[in-house]
Amino acid sequence: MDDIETIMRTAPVIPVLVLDDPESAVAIGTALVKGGLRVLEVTLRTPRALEVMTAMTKIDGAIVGAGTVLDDAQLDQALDAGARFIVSPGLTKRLAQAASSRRACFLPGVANASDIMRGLDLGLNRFKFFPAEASGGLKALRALAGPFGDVRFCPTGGITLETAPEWLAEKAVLCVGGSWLVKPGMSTDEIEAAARKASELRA
Ligand SMILES: O=C(O)C(=O)C[C@H](O)[C@H](O)COP(=O)(O)O
Repeated sequence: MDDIETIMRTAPVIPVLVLDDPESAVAIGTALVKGGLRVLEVTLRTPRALEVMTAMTKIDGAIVGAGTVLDDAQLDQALDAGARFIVSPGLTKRLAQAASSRRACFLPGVANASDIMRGLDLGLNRFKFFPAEASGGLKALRALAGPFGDVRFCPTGGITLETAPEWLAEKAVLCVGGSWLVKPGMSTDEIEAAARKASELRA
């Protein structure tokens, strides 16, 4: 069975994907995996996101999860569609308990000390730090890492290829998330090249 720590340590960057066409999604996912990024977060932000996810689970080497999971109905849909991990922009007790009862790998979003304490109460200590830049950036992350020394994060939101290295240099950071790897109009060659650069960010 997967665990969220292993998934977070698989690659330095988790591409956050907003895709609506299963066919092109497979080509995009294949390019990302070829470039070295195996962990793919498919956001449930588009009408066909679940179909996209199911199609992408068939890509050799890909570890496909669902992002933007807001409630337990979406959690079940994502797991049924083949998601190996579940990312949420925030943390509710209800969603955390549903994830735990389904034995899902769960990465909920936190933005402050109270969010983290709510997660710890629920037995969680691996979080998405979201929205990373808007919530105070590296300064905020370093401040939170003080009292919560055992907590580890995947900062996401406003991070770029240029800023990712300074986040990844933090002990509390296992990986970062970002949407910069796949933007409308990019070719699969460009996506693969962007993935390669991102995959080489941390030795
Ligand atoms: O959809 C979700 O559940 C989210 O949490 C939002 C995404 O993680 C960010 O939109 C990615 O941030 P950017 O790299 O700044 O585009």
